[in-house]
Amino acid sequence: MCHSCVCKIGPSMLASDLSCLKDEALKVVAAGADYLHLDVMDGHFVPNITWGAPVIKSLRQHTTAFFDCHMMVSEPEKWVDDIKDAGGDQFTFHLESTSNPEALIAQIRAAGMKVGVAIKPGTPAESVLPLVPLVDMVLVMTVEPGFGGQSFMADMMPKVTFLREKFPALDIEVDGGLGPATIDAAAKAGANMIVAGSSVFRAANPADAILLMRHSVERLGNGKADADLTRRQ
Ligand SMILES: O=C(CO)[C@H](O)[C@H](O)COP(=O)(O)O
Repeated sequence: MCHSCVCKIGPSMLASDLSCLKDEALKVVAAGADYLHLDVMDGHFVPNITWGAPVIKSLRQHTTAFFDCHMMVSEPEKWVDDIKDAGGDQFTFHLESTSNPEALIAQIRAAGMKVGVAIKPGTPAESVLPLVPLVDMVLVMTVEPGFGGQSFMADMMPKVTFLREKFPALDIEVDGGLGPATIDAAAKAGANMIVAGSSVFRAANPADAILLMRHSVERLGNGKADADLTRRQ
């Protein structure tokens, strides 16, 4: 983890060898990851199923890394307490998954977690504007949520630029298809939290992959955001 870096890199555990999740997590933490991105999928909100609170709780026994829980689920309010109890640090829900985001944000805050709001590729950036003052982070998806290993959607970058221009200190995360070939576009647009799955776990040297992305954001980034990923529990 880099304490002096504005840019934060969060490997997506979805791309790891899930038969040894603990070892994979420890590997990327040792390689310089700032946090771990945990994709919770329910087979309903997205057409894939991964894991839920029990797996997160098991992983929590082995690391103090910040857990950024990306909740690709319908009815996210059902899982707030379980994710908190499992050791989640941030609960990122999809704007498309709830009719009452303000109530959900209050529930996540009451549970003691940081709050992220995610938008799918088809959702305009304008739709999160009323929520920005209430959340810690906006996640702009750069693939359709559901699967790792997809191609980066460069046409999502205007959303990041739009949010960065309006909110210089907002934590803006991008997720999907990020790696050496795409990081500069995300950095220039203003993303400061980078989720990277395949490009980290399939790299010959994960530490090099993380460093390359970090340098890109530090060099080209244009915001003042500096995500506080200190664990509060
Ligand atoms: O949320 C996700 C998919 O819904 C994943 O986090 C994302 O796809 C990262 O994987 P990769 O870097 O391999 O594209």
